[in-house]
Amino acid sequence: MTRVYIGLGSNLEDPRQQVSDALLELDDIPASRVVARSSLYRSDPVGPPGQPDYVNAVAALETELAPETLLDALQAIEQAHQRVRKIHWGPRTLDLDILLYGDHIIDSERLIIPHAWMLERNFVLWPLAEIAPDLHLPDGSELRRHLVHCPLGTLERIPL
Ligand SMILES: Nc1nc2c(c(=O)[nH]1)N=C(CO)CN2
Repeated sequence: MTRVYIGLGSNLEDPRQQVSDALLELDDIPASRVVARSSLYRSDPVGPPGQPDYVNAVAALETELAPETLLDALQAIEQAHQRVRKIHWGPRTLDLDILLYGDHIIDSERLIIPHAWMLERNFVLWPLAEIAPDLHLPDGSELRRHLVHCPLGTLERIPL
C-alpha cells in the first residue's frame, strides 16, 4: 500500500458540488481506500484573468495501484465530470492531480511527481497540511516549513 495525496480543483458548473462529489467518487477507485479528506477551500484563480474563483481540496488515499493506473482512474472521474481540456491554466469543471505518491519521484511523459507547482500553491499546501500536518516531502523537507513561504493569503476554508 502506498499513501498518495490527490489535489482537487474546480471553477465551473457549481465547483463546490463538483469537488464534494469527486471526494466521494475517490472511494470507487479499485484497490484503494480514502483515508482523509480536507475541507473545501475557495481560492483566487491562478492563470488567465477573468475566470471564476476555484474550489480546492486535498484527499489522502492508500492504494495498491501503480501511479499511471491511478492516473487512469482519476482521468476517468474527470471525464465523468465532463471536463473539457482547453486553455492552459484556464477554467475547468474538475481537475484531479496526483501531488505525492509515497516517497516516489516520478518524471515520465504523463506524470511529474511531486506535482510541479505544489510548493508554490497555497490552495494545495494548506489543505494538504490540514490532513497531514507532519508530512515530509520526498526530499526529506517538512511540509510545515514550506507553509512559511506560501502564505494563506486570500484562501478561505468553506464552512460545512
Ligand atoms: N486557485 C486555483 N487556480 C488554478 C487552479 C486551481 O485548482 N486553483 N488550477 C488550475 C489549472 O490546473 C489553474 N489555476
